[in-house]
Amino acid sequence: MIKLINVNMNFRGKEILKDISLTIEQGEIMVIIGPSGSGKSTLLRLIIGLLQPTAGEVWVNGREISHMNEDELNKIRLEMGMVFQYSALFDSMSVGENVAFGLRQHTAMPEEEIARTVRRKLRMVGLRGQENAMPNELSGGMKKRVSLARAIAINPHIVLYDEPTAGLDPIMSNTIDRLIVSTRRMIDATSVVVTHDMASAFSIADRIAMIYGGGIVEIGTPAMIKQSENPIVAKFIRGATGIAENRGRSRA
Ligand SMILES: Nc1ncnc2c1ncn2[C@@H]1O[C@H](COP(=O)(O)OP(=O)(O)OP(=O)(O)O)[C@@H](O)[C@H]1O
Repeated sequence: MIKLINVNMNFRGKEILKDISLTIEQGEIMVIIGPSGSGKSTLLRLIIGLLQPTAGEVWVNGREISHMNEDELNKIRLEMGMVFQYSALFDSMSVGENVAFGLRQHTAMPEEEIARTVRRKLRMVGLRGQENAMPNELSGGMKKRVSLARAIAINPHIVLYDEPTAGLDPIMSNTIDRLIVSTRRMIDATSVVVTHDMASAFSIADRIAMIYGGGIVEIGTPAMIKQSENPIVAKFIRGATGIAENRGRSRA
C-alpha cells in the first residue's frame, strides 16, 4: 500500500504539490492524470524516494520513507519496479542482461535461476527467446516491454509507470495496457500509472486521480471520472479524449 499524507513539494519556492493526501491500496491500479507540468512525475519520484517532500509523509508498504537515508531507500526500492518514460534500457547490454540487472545487483540468485527468471519474465511480456537481442535492434514498443520485464524481474510489490504508452501506436498501446493489467494479476502488484493517454487510463484504472493546480481535484473509478461535474475534469477529459477517440478510429 502507498499512502501520502498532507504532502507538499516546492521547487525553488514554487509550490508544485500542495497538501496531497492519497491512499493507493494493495493490488490497485491507480492512474494519475493532469495537464503537463502539474506534478505527476514529481508524485512518482516522491513515492520511489528520489525526492523528499517539503512537508508531509510518504508511506510505502507500512514504512515512512521521506526521511530515510540512501541505504534504507535502496532496500525499499527493491520492492518497487519502475517503467521509465523512455524505457531507459542499458544500450550496451543485451535484453537478457537488462532484465537480469536487478537480480544480479540485489540478490544472490544463482546464474541458472537468473536465466530461468529472465526467460519467464520475457515470456510474460511476449518476448520469448529475445534474450540475446540488443536494445538498438528493438522497436519502441518492444523496448517498453523489456523495460517492464526488467521492472518486474524481482517480483516487486509496487510497479510505477511513467507514461508507458507515450509514443506508441494504438495497437502497441493496447498491448502495454493489457500487460499492465496482467502484471498486476500475476504478481499482485500495486500499480501507479502516470499517463496522458485517456483511452489507456479508462481501460486499465481501478481509480483515476486528477492533479490540477497542485492538488487532487477529483478521484474515483473511470465511470465516476467520466461523469464528473467538476468543470476542470470534464474539460480536461474532453480535450484528452479527442486524442483517445483518434486512437480508436485509427485502429478501425
Ligand atoms: N528537480 C526539479 N527542480 C525544479 N523544478 C522541477 C524539478 N522537477 C520538476 N520541476 C517542476 O515541477 C513542475 C512539475 O513537473 P512534473 O515533471 O512533475 O510534471 P508532469 O505533470 O509530470 O508534467 P508532464 O506531463 O509534462 O510530464 C514543472 O513545472 C517542473 O518544471
